[in-house]
Amino acid sequence: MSGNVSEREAEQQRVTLVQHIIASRMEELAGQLSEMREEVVDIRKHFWDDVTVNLDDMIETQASMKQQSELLAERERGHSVLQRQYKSLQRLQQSPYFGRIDFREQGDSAAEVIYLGTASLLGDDGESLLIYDWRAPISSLYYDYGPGPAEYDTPSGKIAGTMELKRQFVFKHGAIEYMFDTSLTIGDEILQQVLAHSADGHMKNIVATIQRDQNRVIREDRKRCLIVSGPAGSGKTSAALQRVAYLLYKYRRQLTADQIVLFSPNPMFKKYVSTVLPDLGEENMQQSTFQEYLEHRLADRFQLEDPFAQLETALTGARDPGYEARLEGIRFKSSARFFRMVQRYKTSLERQGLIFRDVKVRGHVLLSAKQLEEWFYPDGNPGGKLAPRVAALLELVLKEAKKALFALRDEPWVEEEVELLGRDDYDEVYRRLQKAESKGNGTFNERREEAELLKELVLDRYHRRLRKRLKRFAFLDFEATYLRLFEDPALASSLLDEDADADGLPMLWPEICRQTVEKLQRRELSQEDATPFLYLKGLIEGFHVNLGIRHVFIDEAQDYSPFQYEFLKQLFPRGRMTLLGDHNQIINAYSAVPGLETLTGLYGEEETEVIRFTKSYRSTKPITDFTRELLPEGRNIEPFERAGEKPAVTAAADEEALYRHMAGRIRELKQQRYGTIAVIGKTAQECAKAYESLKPLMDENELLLITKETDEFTKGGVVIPSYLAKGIEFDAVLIHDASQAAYARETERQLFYISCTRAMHRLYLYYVGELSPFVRAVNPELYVRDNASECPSS
Ligand SMILES: Nc1ncnc2c1ncn2[C@@H]1O[C@H](COP(=O)(O)OP(=O)(O)OP(=O)(O)O)[C@@H](O)[C@H]1O
Repeated sequence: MSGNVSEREAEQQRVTLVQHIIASRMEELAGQLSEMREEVVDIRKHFWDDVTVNLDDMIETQASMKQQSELLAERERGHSVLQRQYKSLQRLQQSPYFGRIDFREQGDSAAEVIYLGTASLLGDDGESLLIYDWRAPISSLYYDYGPGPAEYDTPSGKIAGTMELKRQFVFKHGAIEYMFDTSLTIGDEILQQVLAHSADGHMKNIVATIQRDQNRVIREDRKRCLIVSGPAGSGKTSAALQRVAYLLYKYRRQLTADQIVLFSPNPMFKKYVSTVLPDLGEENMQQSTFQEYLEHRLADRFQLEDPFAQLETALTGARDPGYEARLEGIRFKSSARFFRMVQRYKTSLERQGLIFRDVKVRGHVLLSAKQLEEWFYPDGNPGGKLAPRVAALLELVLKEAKKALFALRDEPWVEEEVELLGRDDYDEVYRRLQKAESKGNGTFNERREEAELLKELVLDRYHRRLRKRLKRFAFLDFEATYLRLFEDPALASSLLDEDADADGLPMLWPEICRQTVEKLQRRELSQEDATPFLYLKGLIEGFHVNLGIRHVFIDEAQDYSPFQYEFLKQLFPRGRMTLLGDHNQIINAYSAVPGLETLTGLYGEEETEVIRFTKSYRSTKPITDFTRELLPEGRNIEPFERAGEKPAVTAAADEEALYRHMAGRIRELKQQRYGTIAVIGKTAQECAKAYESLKPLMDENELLLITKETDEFTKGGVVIPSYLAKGIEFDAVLIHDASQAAYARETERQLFYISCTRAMHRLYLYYVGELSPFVRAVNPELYVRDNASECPSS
């Protein structure tokens, strides 16, 4: 801590002065805001008074209305800009800045003193900056260097010099609470304090303590694709969110929050991170889950399985018939091999094999599937890309189907439907007749014409509906075309690449095929089939594209399959990618997901930057020392030096003893003021059981069961499945079942690691029977053992 008392006084005087300036700006703004608000209300109230309504001149009326609307919109915009400025000052008032650097540029005789905060603040002279925004180019020095030689990038090149001082502040009620001068990159003292805080169900911004590697992630903007890998708790999500804020600041003239999308692992995570950007004075980016996108595209045709249901089946269905084949199917269909197979299938479809449907209306075949096939694959078919040919076929089909439909005008059902037409329809026909007559058709037979026009009206309606269906490619049978891969073993084998796929098809291929066909016929789509199906559909009909999105962030990137990546690449052709992941936290443990580094292939090495984090900040050192031993290469993970208790492993004689002990511990933790406490089970099934057993031992509403439908949690105790706990954190974690029966298979290791690494301050593991081999392999000095009959009890 900076020991110099007069220095501290000087800093306090400065901050008091800055706060005065902030307060007087806020007062000024409040006045402007209320004036502007009144003006807006007034314009709304008297909108029509000021519009010139001229019934004889609609153009004049419209112009006057437009002018009035524009005036209103302009004032509303002005109001929201002022409101933003006001909120930003409000934030600065609480904590005006968090850091100071004195930087002397090469060639200058004196250092410039720079204070960093969440927004910039101009002095009364309108030139000097009392506070620099943390995202300004010069602010980078604070995150990248300690005192000594330092440099930073500006749009016009590098600026080098010497950092003569680096200081950190923590304010409480406007007064300096702590003040540290650091020689390290960022002093650990403040970080220690920040990390010692209790969790409250929402993520916090980290701008005051961003670490050097994290700063690289935040500011990198040269490459098309940025891949960030790092262990649990290393700040990947945090860095990503500050990166969004940085991009919105740097490109504020070109980029808006709705041009950025973050793909999150589940709906609860969406809420968990939703406070960070508003906290930094920025609007939230769009958020979605991949499943939401799949549902948007497929839910009207299929009953779609979600990834958690798939995982639950994989984890709990070992005794179900067909289980092994299902697992092998999941693995294969998420693999790069299957991806290549589908790519080759597309090439073969250019020559033959696309399956068409008859174009029908009321049982009449307007165009037969055979006819469509002949058009698409004419004799001597030259091949060529599918999507443009399908688009050309669509045009032809639209034209020919219309002709064929209107040729049905004398069918009895057309007459019958004419009888059912209403008054408005007759009026419409009458208008058409008048029009025809006014054109002066000499041989006009009104009665006959009327009958014909009425039929046309009926057929018009059929045509409109038909056109809509055809434009959605209803003449193509995507399901049957996809299913051919599973119905024709010779085709599947022929699509394997002989070199790379020397292994051939999976061992249980016939059973995988049977399951796939059966499900699709029931109009159910498994999670592992959803993206390949949509991808094949995209290859055939052309991919849907979203040109508005400029940045795509994918958190938990290790859980996406090659199909999903290719898909996202196609969907966002103008989007830059930021992929954040940890290969040790794959929840889709049964899928063959390649390592994150292989994703460099997506845009090529030239266009990709890979940044690796190694330090883990979330947990205390004793917890990270323990959790990293759960992984074969965990030694590479660097714990952050923060003291705490060792994890405790509790053996219970039976379930009753276990739950009694657990309930007592939760109560004890609450008394110690730990705000968020999670009992983590491997599966939803296990959690439901834990919840039912613990509930009677707790006070009412003391415990909440989290399911995949839960989209928010606040403070308190929760029971949560491992895969939903992913990405979030709790003050204390109790592993519900750390026995060998629950966690022994390699595929369960990562779920176990994810569960344990959710703990910030305390970690407890419970078991009945035999302890998991993953824990048995940990150095016993890294945890304490106790017995459920000894410790907390109800
Ligand atoms: N530089 C930092 N300053 C303060 N807190 C930090 C910093 N970096 C990370 N943290 C804290 O560490 C915790 C973990 O961060 P975050 O969730 O971003 O990590 P992650 O790598 O995404 O973790 P996981 O892979 O487990 O989801 C959060 O509480 C975050 O606030």
